Amino acid sequence: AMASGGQRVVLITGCSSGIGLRLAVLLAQDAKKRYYVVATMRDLRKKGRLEEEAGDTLNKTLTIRALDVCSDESVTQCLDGIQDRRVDVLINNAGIGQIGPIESLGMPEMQKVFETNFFGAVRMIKAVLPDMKRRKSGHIVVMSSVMGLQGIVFNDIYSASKFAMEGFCESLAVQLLKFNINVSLIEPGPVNTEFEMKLMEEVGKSEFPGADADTVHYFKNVYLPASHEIFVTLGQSPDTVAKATARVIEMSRPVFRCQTNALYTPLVAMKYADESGNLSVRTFYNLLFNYGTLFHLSMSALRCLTCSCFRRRSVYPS
Ligand SMILES: NC(=O)C1=CN([C@@H]2O[C@H](COP(=O)(O)OP(=O)(O)OC[C@H]3O[C@@H](n4cnc5c(N)ncnc54)[C@H](OP(=O)(O)O)[C@@H]3O)[C@@H](O)[C@H]2O)C=CC1
Ligand SMILES: CC1=C(/C=C/C(C)=C/C=C/C(C)=C/C=O)C(C)(C)CCC1
Repeated sequence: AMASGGQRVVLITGCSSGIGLRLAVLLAQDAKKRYYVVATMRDLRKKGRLEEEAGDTLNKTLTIRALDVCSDESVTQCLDGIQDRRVDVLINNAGIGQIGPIESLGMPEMQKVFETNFFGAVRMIKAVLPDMKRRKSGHIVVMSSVMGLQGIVFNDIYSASKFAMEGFCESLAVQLLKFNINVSLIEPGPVNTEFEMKLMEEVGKSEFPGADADTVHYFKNVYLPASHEIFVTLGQSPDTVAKATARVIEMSRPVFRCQTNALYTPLVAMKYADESGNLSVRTFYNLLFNYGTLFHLSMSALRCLTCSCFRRRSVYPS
């Protein structure tokens, strides 16, 4: 199978589960067959779920290939296997999370987060750029996060890796516009994928060496329950994020940024509302440490501020 005339070749990283898998299937099932999806994953032994969900699009509008974003050889091999090495839309989705007190995290584990989330995407972009520039067309999409705009407690390294991606893309987007290449950052809040489970598995294994008892207490008994509640109450489905991403790919003039969860917009906006930064730091402090009544009240106030009925009323008065 290969792309037919007029089809856009979309390469997605990290398609073994979660957002990448949903997006690959969604684009492959496009009613107008506008996309030829190269759905990649680092370990092909995990391709079963994607094959199943792809159904009859498999080997028609979707092909599964091996790609580890941390390996030069793997990236080269994958691109060499694509007709004319042509990628019209690159979706950098592969990523890993990391939570916990930094005192108990090793430097190699922290570097692994940057190697995957930041340098992995940089490696991919470097690899497709010469061809996109020659053809004067292309779209580079990055699965960032609201944590690329606003740090969240105990997510220090993960958040930094997404901030790094945001800074990188802001810089690159200006140059690339000269070549008619668009860059877009997708910024979801929590999404119900394997992501949270993988984090909890890591946390379960750790004895938090090097971290003091108070910090471990705040992490385990304050942060973890609050974070879990946020995933349960405000978490989006990978399908919602996939659909938002598909809309961005379809745009004739793609947006540079797309927050998928309106509930986070006011949280992120705080830093621009008070340039001293104290509003952000103190609000997050109160939300976390006055968890309980205040936490629940604040979260429902936020929900009320941003819920769609309110916006419908204010934007389209009846
Ligand atoms: N879930 C969430 O709450 C949010 C997630 N995001 C971002 O969305 C993206 C997708 O995450 P999500 O779907 O939620 O999580 P999942 O854990 O379900 O999926 C992550 C995918 O990335 C892959 N991956 C990890 N390392 C590599 C690598 N070196 N090379 C290739 N693939 C790799 C995983 O493959 P494998 O199975 O082999 O490990 C898996 O396919 C990430 O960038 C994440 O940071 C953003 C906001 C919120
Ligand atoms: C909003 C908020 C919290 C947690 C937010 C979380 C857990 C967000 C997760 C986002 C993810 C997983 C993004 C992935 O890229 C706290 C600190 C519990 C309390 C204060 C308010």
